[in-house]
Amino acid sequence: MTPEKMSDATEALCRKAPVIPVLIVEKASDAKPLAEALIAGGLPCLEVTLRTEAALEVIAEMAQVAGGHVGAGTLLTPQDVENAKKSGATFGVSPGATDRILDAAEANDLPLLPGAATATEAMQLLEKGYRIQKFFPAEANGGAPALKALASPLPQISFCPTGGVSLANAPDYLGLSNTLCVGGSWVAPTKAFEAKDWKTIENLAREAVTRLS
Ligand SMILES: O=C(O)C(=O)C[C@H](O)[C@H](O)COP(=O)(O)O
Repeated sequence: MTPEKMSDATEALCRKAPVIPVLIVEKASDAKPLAEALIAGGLPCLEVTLRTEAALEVIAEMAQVAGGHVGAGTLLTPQDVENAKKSGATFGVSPGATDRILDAAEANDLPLLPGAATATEAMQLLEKGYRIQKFFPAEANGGAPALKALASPLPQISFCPTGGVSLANAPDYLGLSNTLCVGGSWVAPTKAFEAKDWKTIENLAREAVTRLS
């Protein structure tokens, strides 16, 4: 799949809801109820970070839940890309972008949302055909004012800012011309997981949709 086609796919995903939940899931048994809660709350695109042993199994479980689009986050190696695709991920997210990751995503037909933190990184990705990118780490990198500053010279790139984004600061990003949606972990807090409090997670998702749409 070409980077241009990937960008069409990632743009469509980013336009489905204002937030892509970033998920760190330790237990595969939590996968289905968690995905069901987030989807019921109105957030269908889910990013499962490959930061736990269970992550690939979690992706496989979540991929079976109706109405969702499950992606793999924290893609760091070509093997991660291959594993994500095999587990049923339909998109990938990476904190940055290396040639090896980009090549692997193209070879595996996995639409990739690659990370950029500077104008140069964003331009390098644009040269390759990636017009939809993740702005990471968003808050530490200057937040909404920094992203706004990129819109003027680079209006053809749209972003999903992620990293330090919350319900409180998400509107600052979502009001920018170059932001499609935001990524964030706040909709699935560890405490709620531990208590298997899926209702709270569904409510956090619904609150995000209501306040940010
Ligand atoms: O590893 C990746 O591919 C990621 O997507 C990293 C995430 O962007 C951050 O972990 C989001 O973290 P919060 O600041 O808790 O919302």
